[in-house]
Amino acid sequence: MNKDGIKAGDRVDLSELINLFDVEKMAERTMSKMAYEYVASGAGDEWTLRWNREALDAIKLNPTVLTDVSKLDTRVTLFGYELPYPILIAPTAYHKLMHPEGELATARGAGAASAVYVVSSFTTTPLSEIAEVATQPLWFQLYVRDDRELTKELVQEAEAHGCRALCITVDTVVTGIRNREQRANFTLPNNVLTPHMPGALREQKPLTWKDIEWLQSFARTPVLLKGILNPADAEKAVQSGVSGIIVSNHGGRNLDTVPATIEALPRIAEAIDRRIPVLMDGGIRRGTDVVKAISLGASAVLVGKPVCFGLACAGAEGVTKVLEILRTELELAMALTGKANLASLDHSVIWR
Ligand SMILES: Cc1cc2nc3c(=O)[nH]c(=O)nc-3n(C[C@H](O)[C@H](O)[C@H](O)COP(=O)(O)O)c2cc1C
Ligand SMILES: CC(C)CC(=O)C(=O)O
Repeated sequence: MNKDGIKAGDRVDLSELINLFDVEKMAERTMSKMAYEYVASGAGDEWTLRWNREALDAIKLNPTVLTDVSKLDTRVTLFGYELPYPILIAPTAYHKLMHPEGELATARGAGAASAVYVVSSFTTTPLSEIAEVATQPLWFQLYVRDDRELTKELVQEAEAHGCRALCITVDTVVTGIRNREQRANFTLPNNVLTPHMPGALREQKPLTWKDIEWLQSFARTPVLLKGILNPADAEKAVQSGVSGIIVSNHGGRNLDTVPATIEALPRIAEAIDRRIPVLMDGGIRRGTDVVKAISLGASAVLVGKPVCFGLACAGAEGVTKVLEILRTELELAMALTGKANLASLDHSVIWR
């Protein structure tokens, strides 16, 4: 129970949650200090964490009027599968820290909102159980373990449970310096286990392009690299044969002072030149943010912290609410921008 007398898992009045910032405020009241700090904080002095938002806010939109937007189409096809709208749940660890139902609630919430849920390697619920309740596609986020045989088994397990894509996180050879997390004495409670990653994340310093080759030699699902910021790495990713990349700075949680993802995105999109899909995450909180990301070259975006906060506020319903708010805002932003489908969102939508 926290200072407001609300405890994690208590239901909150969903009608109070008008936008994603409300969700965070409400979550702060329901979560333990330690859990909130774990989710909300960034690395170092949190420059990148702030820049993710500030850079999105600083971009102005250039609307077109008198176009027919009576039939909005937000569908996008990724790796042969059609999504009704281009917003996915980013992989985040430890959902039982946020809500007693943990990843099961996330999967149910994603299902109700027709969204893809990218399950973290650090799930606190076994994949088998998540797969049982999921009604929408799951993807799997992979942290490559020291033991490559166990890594291979984990990939195969994820595929056996129906995960349709594999996102290999490449920006976390070590985790960032997270001072707020340290100050809040972040430790995982004894009853919160990570069945697919026993023990903490060990350093992944030997992870190289050779491992990406190796992973692709047996992966049966599309492989994406999550955590690309450098256009030269984007080119190497294409050369390595992966199916997609996620432009990400890990939500500002790893290397502080790297640029906002929305700033890196256009350069990476230019380097990739539509050869493979480019996804993006980091600071997406408004429908207009999604419009900006798609206009600057993303095929779809992922949201991390807002989903954790929605989960903390109201379990599955909170997760659904976050996605529905963002989806509705995206539709309104497209209508007001004068663009009826995602294909028509391009650089002309950005005010120069
Ligand atoms: C609480 C939390 C846990 C995370 N855990 C993981 C993880 O296990 N694996 C991973 O690749 N990224 C992880 N991330 C990063 C997210 O996948 C994503 O890149 C980031 O949160 C996007 O930015 P946003 O939170 O501003 O939407 C985590 C982020 C948060 C906030
Ligand atoms: C267990 C952590 C390494 C999960 C993570 O990626 C994060 O907290 O950002």
